[in-house]
Amino acid sequence: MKNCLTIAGSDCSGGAGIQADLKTFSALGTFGMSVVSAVVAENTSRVISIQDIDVKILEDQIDAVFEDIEVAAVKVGMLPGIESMRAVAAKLREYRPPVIVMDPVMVATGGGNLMNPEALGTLKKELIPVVTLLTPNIPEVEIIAGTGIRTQEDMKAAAVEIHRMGAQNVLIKGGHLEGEAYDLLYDGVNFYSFSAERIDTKNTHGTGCTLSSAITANLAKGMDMPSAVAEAKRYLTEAIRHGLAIGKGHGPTNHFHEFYRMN
Ligand SMILES: Nc1ncnc2c1ncn2[C@@H]1O[C@H](COP(=O)(O)OP(=O)(O)OP(=O)(O)O)[C@@H](O)[C@H]1O
Ligand SMILES: Cc1ncc(COP(=O)(O)O)c(N)n1
Repeated sequence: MKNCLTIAGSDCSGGAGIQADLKTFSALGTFGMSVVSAVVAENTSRVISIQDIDVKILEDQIDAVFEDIEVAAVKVGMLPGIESMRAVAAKLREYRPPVIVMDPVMVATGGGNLMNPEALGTLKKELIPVVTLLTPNIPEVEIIAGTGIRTQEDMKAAAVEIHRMGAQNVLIKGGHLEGEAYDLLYDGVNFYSFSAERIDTKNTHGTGCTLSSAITANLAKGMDMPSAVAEAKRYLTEAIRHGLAIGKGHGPTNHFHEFYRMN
């Protein structure tokens, strides 16, 4: 079995963050480990408060995993600010895991800032150059690339721009656009399109986390990038289709239903 590590925030309501990542890692047959970057008091409707994890224990958690266990792939999710970004970037440069997938989490589905906007420069300078794959949504692309995104052509131009910043691969998620759920992958040479039907639901809490951790697990298992993304999107679409109407706001994706037991 391959070992996957998530470095991300804790969502006590279980739909996003490390909780979504660990459920996805397990459902896809990998061994999941988690380094907590922040504790978020949140639910399907709102973010109440955030406590950043002290940098020393953030670094110690990463050391504890890497000094003992072989890590096939790392997923990086919420990093709340400059200090945590610098620490994680330095540890990733030190341990050089074979795969690093980063979801540059900025705002929760239910609203609420999860990243200090002042950390944008650090994200661009220290983290984007070390990642195997960056998976921004449309608002995140607009902030990182500094351009408005309305069309698939805009997505292409922004993907090229983010690749230039140092990400080996870029997957722009089109969930925030209208029409079918269209995502675009750029590997520096080719563009790959991934389309799925848009499911009419408000239960989309954790979709970005689920997709990026599914890609991480698939890469850990040895798939090439386009296959890892295609399979992860299949997984995610079913997890949204069977999403759980839990809570008063955006319910979570569902990792355990008949589809997975049969696949
Ligand atoms: N209603 C939907 N039906 C099917 N797929 C969807 C739907 N909404 C989003 N997706 C897909 O889910 C993935 C995440 O997309 P999105 O652009 O919403 O990212 P995100 O904003 O990071 O997610 P999150 O909702 O977790 O913040 C993409 O593959 C997107 O195409
Ligand atoms: C700890 C944590 N990490 C990430 C997200 C983003 O997920 P979503 O945008 O689906 O709410 C979240 N809400 N909480």
